[in-house]
Amino acid sequence: MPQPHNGTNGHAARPKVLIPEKVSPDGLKLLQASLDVHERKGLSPQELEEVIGEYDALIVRSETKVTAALLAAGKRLRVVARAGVGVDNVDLDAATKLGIIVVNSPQGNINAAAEHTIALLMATARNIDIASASLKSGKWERSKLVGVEVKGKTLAIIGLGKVGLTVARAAGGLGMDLIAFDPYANTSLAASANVEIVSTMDELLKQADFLTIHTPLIASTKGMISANELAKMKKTARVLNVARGGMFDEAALLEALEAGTIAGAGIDVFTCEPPAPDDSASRLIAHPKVVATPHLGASTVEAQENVSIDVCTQVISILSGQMPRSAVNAPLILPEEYRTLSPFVSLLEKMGSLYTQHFQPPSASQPRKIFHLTYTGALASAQTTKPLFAAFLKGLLTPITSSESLNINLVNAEIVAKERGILINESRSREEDLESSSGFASSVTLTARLAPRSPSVSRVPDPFSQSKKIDQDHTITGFVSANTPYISRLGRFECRFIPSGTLLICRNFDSPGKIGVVGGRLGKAGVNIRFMSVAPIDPPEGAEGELIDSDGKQGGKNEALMILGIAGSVSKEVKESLVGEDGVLEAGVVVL
Ligand SMILES: NC(=O)c1ccc[n+]([C@@H]2O[C@H](COP(=O)([O-])OP(=O)(O)OC[C@H]3O[C@@H](n4cnc5c(N)ncnc54)[C@H](O)[C@@H]3O)[C@@H](O)[C@H]2O)c1
Ligand SMILES: O=C(O)[C@H](O)COP(=O)(O)O
Repeated sequence: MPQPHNGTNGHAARPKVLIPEKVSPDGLKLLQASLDVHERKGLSPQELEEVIGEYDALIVRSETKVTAALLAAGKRLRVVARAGVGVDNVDLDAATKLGIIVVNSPQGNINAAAEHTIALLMATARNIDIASASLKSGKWERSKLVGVEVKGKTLAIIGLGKVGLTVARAAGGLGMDLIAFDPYANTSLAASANVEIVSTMDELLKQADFLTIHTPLIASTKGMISANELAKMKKTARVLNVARGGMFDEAALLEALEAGTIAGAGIDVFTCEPPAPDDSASRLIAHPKVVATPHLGASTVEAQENVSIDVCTQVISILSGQMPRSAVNAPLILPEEYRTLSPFVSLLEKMGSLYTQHFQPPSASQPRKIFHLTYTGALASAQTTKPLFAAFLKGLLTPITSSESLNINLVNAEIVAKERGILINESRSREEDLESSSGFASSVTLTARLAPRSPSVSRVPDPFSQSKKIDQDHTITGFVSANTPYISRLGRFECRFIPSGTLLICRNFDSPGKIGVVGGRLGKAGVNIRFMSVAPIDPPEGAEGELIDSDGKQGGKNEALMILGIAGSVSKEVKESLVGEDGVLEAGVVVL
């Protein structure tokens, strides 16, 4: 169930979804159970930018241009769903940077697009379009409208992916010979569909009686068929485009049709949709050798039902904090894997936040920016640890960043870490019986290292740094038991507490009476204690004299950590009053 958030009147508001295009109601019904669904067709780009700030999710087809500016205006946006395959109308880089998940429906309309290609193939072969128009205008023109058969002809396919292969199988059924150019094609699937893969585009162009293109619109495919390529084809060849406008040079195709060097074209998609009245696309559409449709490849009842249900289900998953099935800009994580990882996601976020709040940087100019996460036990076999990486980074930055500017998730975690100069190394250890895991099947250990000083800051090695232990690593270990996260090591101290709520963490000499001192002062200040956990430490073997901890603070020979769960807050004065002659060396509050 999608998580409600607080509305302006303090009541929990249902997440809102904006749908500015026609999307089949089958999926929208699913949304309505838990979300506020707003279908608002006909908004101009500017109007869209004005309203997008209210929405948590946006569902589009190919008409809406999801630009960087629109995404930036969508302050609450968590997901953009494309009810179809092509995401060339979505600025994926901008969405990724902003941590907005983009999903699509990679399978839902494949058959529809392939059938439409076959429809245009037959229409161009048999002059269906012009014959129908002629007949409707009262004429009976038989000899002028003689077509060609497709049986025994060569269908040349550029892009043998999902649509390309489906077209190939159908065209094979019509008795066509099949060749394809696709450097990344699955050769065994091609062979099973009787498609011969040719190694150069030239070879393909020369042999084609019909040419059909089924690649995505990307830099390498834009303008891929221009005057040069058309000139290499047979005069009798016909070309088809049910993929994306912009892959054919429309002006060059128009010229070739007019010159009679290409016999016909079936076109469903255009560089600019709808085409401007006087551009090459409009003149192509008007040309008698062209059969054209207004981007109808996916427009079947069945395909629209499929894509709508597919993306709406994914929107619900994302707004409920789960993984989508087909994220375009996020790593694929199987639902069962995500379920296994999810208690650790919470643990890692708490560990990151605890780290930032509990450990002070040794100096403002040298914050710790190198972190090592070691996953042990069953967690070491996880397919992916990306959600853990993202959760840790989020926890690390949340206490020091305003909540509006912090949107870290699976999608943008690596980019954000890089932008902030934070290095998070991950490693896996399959040792089941680590002391720190407290006997639990999986644990995570965080070690924070100082970033190496730049040579310009200090070229002379500090002879005392080792003995003072100032550069000592900071360590936190956590584990999960019965879906609850626990911390089992904090710095030098073995402990066990649930990282949740407001915690007062005191470091003190391990001698009688300290609990009474702290409890008494909190009681006097009216602060309620919910729970308490004490973590003693023995001095490390061979240690002599006093210990100086990783923050450079002096301690006794035997110290302990006292962790108190607090109801409410602890004022600065109360906190300061705890530290002093009674053996409490340090007191800090963390909110987790
Ligand atoms: N008209 C419509 O309504 C409609 C409907 C569905 C899909 N589409 C479009 O159809 C196209 C194909 O969709 P799909 O789902 O089959 O995609 P896909 O990713 O499954 O397949 C694309 C294929 O193109 C190949 N390819 C990439 N670059 C290439 C290059 N430079 N040269 C040759 N091959 C190259 C890839 O290797 C891949 O096999 C997309 O552009 C999609 O947007 C249009
Ligand atoms: O990429 C796609 O899925 C098709 O081009 C369909 O686009 P449409 O949803 O706008 O019909």
